[in-house]
Amino acid sequence: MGEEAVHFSVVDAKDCKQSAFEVGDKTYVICRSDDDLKTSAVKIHDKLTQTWLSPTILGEQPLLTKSQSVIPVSDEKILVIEKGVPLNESIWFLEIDTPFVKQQRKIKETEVVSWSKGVIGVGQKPVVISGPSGVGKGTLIAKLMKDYPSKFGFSVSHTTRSPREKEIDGVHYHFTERIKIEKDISEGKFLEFAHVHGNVYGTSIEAVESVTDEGKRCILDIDVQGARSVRASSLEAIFIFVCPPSFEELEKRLRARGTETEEQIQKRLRNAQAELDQSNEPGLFHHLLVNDDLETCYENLKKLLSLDDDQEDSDDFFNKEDKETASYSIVSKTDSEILLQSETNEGKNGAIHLLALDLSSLSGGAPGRTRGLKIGSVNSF
Ligand SMILES: Nc1ncnc2c1ncn2[C@@H]1O[C@H](COP(=O)(O)OP(=O)(O)OP(=O)(O)O)[C@@H](O)[C@H]1O
Ligand SMILES: Nc1nc2c(ncn2[C@@H]2O[C@H](COP(=O)(O)O)[C@@H](O)[C@H]2O)c(=O)[nH]1
Repeated sequence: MGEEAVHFSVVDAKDCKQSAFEVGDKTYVICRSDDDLKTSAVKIHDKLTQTWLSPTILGEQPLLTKSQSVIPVSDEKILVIEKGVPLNESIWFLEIDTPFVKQQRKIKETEVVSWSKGVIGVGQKPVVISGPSGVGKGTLIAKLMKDYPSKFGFSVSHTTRSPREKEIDGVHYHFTERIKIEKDISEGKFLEFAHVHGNVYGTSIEAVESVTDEGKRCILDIDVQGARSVRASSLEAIFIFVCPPSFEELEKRLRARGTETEEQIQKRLRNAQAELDQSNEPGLFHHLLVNDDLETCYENLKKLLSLDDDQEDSDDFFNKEDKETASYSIVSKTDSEILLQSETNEGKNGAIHLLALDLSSLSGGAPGRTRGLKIGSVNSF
C-alpha cells in the first residue's frame, strides 16, 4: 500500500473553526461556527491571483458536528467526515470541480462548489421510461407501482402545465409556475428539464434521491430530451423506450384519453414522430418495448427489470453495532483507497477497527449524492 500524507489543518479563527486544504492552485477553507452548526461557509484562495473568492454553495449542507476529518480525494472532490455520528451519516464530499460544478459555474458565471452526501451501497439503478405521449408509459408505471409498492417509487416531476381532472399536486406532478421552476433550475436543483409540448417539465434531484434514500428503485417518466440529459449526467440508470404498435393506434389512444384539446393532440403527435425517430439512436436507450397488448408489454417490462444485474447493497460490510455507534476519522490515503479508523470501537483483542473506502466507487448518484460507496474492513475487498 503506497503512502500519501493526509494533508489538512484545522485553525481556530476568532469565531469560527476552519479546515483548510490545497488542491492545485487553490486553497479551500471550510469555516463553521461552534454556535451555529447548521451552516458552513466556504472560501477559496486563488494562489495565482492572490484573491479570495466566496463561491455559490449548492447542495444540501452536511449536518455539522463539532469536528471533522478532511482530505482531498481528487482534483474534483474533497472528502469531509463529520465526527461523532454514525458512518452512514458522516460521509460528505465538497465537489470543487466535478462535471456538475463545471456546468453550474458556466451557467452562473461565478465560482461554484457543491455539497454531496456520500451514500454507502449501490441500491438498484433508477429506471427511465420514455416514449411518445399516449403510448401508455403512465399506465405501465401505475401497474408497477400498484403491484410492487415497496420496491418501486415514482420520481414526481415538476411541470408548468395545468393539472388534469384527477391529478393531485405532489403525487402525479408538482404543479408549478414557470418563474419558480426557472429559478430552481438556475440554482442547480434539477437533474434534467425540457420544454415539452409547450410546457416546462423537469426532474428535481430531490425527486430521484428521496425515492432512492427510501431504499426503493426510482422510476422516471420523462421525454426523450430528458432521457438524453440524464444519460449525460452522473446518474447511472436503465433507459427504456416504449413504442406504439402503430402511429394510428397512438393517435387513437391519445384521443380516447380525452385529456387534450385537438390543437394539443396535433402538437403531441408531431412530437411523437420526432421521439420515435430517436428511439434507435445508438447509446441512448438500453431497451425498446412495444406496447400493443398491455398485459404482454407489462410482463416484458417486468422481465427486463428482474433481469437487471443489480449488486447487493454493500451496507452488509457493517455490523449493526457499527452502524449505530461508530464514528470514524481519516488515517491515510493511497491512489486506490482511504483508510478510516474507528474512534469509538475497538475490535476484539483491543485491535483498532480500520475501514477502507474504495476510491473507484465514488460515482453513480445524481448531483448532490455520491452513491455506491464501497467500504469494507481492511483486507475484506
Ligand atoms: N396497450 C394498450 N392498449 C390500449 N390502450 C392503452 C394501452 N396502454 C395504455 N392505453 C391507454 O392509452 C391512453 C394513454 O396512456 P397513458 O396515459 O398511460 O400514456 P402516456 O404514455 O403516459 O402519455 P403521456 O406521455 O401523455 O403522459 C390511456 O387512456 C390508457 O388507458
Ligand atoms: N423531460 C421531462 N419530461 C417529462 C417529465 N415529466 C413528464 N415528462 C414527459 O412529458 C410528456 C407529457 O406528459 P403529460 O403528463 O403532460 O402527458 C411525457 O412524454 C412525459 O414523459 C420530466 O420531469 N422531464
